[in-house]
Amino acid sequence: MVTGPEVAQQIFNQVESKDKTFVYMVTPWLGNGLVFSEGAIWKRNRKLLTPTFYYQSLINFVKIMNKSSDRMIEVINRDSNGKDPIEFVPLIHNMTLEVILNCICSKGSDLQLNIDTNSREMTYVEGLEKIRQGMEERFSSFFSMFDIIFYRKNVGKEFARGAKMTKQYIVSLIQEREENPREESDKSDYDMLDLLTRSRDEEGNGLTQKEIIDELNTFVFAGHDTTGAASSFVFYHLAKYPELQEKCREEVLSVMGGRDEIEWKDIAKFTYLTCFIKETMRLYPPVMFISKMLNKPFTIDGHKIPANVSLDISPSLIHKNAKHWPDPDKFDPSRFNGENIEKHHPYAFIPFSAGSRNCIGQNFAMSEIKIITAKLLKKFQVSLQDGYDIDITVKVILSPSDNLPLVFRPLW
Ligand code: HEM
Repeated sequence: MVTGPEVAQQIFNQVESKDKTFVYMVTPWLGNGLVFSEGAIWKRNRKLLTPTFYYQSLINFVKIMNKSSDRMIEVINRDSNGKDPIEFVPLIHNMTLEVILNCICSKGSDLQLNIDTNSREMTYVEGLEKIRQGMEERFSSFFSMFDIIFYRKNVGKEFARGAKMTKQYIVSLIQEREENPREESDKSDYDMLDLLTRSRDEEGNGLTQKEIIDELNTFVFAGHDTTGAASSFVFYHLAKYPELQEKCREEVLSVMGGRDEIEWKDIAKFTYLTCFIKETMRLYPPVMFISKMLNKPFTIDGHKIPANVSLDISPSLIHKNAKHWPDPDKFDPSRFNGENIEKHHPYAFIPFSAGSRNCIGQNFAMSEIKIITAKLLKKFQVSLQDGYDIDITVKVILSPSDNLPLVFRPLW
């Protein structure tokens, strides 16, 4: 287990391969998508997918994030009486899933307010739920780790059905787009499907249909629970520290004035909010371990480690390493302000990993967390129930285990 940024830096800079011991479990769903692919395929596809997260694309995604945040506000207004707590985790989970599905294919799907249970999107959501249950089973029962046992169980059969359902949904989107292609003039509104179907490598070759399916499913896998978990911990801290919540709100009001819509140019101006989110991710990084596989012998501090050994880099232990983070349990957003940020070791804060295999969606995720936080802070005072203390669980990612009950009191 790697707990120091100095060693993590050496590994990130020299080891590209991942530990693929458990990858067979997700292959029926994610195939050879970016998170698990290796070598030349990974290199080519990473290059082809990178423009999906350039700011020109994010400008369009920011509009989608605004709309989904508005819908979440409506849900809170509908379901909360302003005094009793409501569970935050299911709300943010639906919101982040809605965002990523609408970024994949901008159809304006509504998974929060007026849910159309017969829509194709709901089939995708149903498939995703089967996959989630299957994965939970595999990580909680030793025998279910073996394919031969897992796929005989009902939960295993449903997992396979879920993987098929998510694929069919994306195939139907691709076919629909082929029949009704978008004009070049619509470029500013391109969604992920447009960007992936149009991307070309140096030889002029694009992604195959299977690659597009795997990559879009990978974006859903990597992009919504992680962002939902990070946002949940942000709201927990806002509720726990009312004075800091007020400081965030003041900044939001001064950046946005009377406007409700957050624009791309606003996002960089939320400087205190950014420090607040980063400090939250220091204490609660959604991804607990980053596993690397040594494909050749490696020397760390004079110690030789043979090839084919798996090394786990732990963001949560690095983030609490007292040598780099004095008083590490204290919540203090000023650690990330302009003058302090320079003092940190560059690998002491790694919620999005680091090196060539860092998170391709980190700007997307940070924009989404800032938008939902800023929009909710404009509308509500957030607080905890008396005596509440957070309880956390680690499944695939770190998240609050009790659905995080929060009180949302309307401000105006
Ligand atoms: C707060 C939210 C997020 C966190 C904490 C996070 C964290 C991470 C981490 C730690 C890795 C490295 C994993 C490993 O090496 O095993 C990673 C990779 C990745 N993430 Fe994220 N992520 C977030 C949001 C997103 C979003 C929104 C997307 C896409 C829409 C995304 C797509 C990916 C992809 C495709 C990779 C694989 C990159 C590669 O190997 O080239 N992530 N993420």
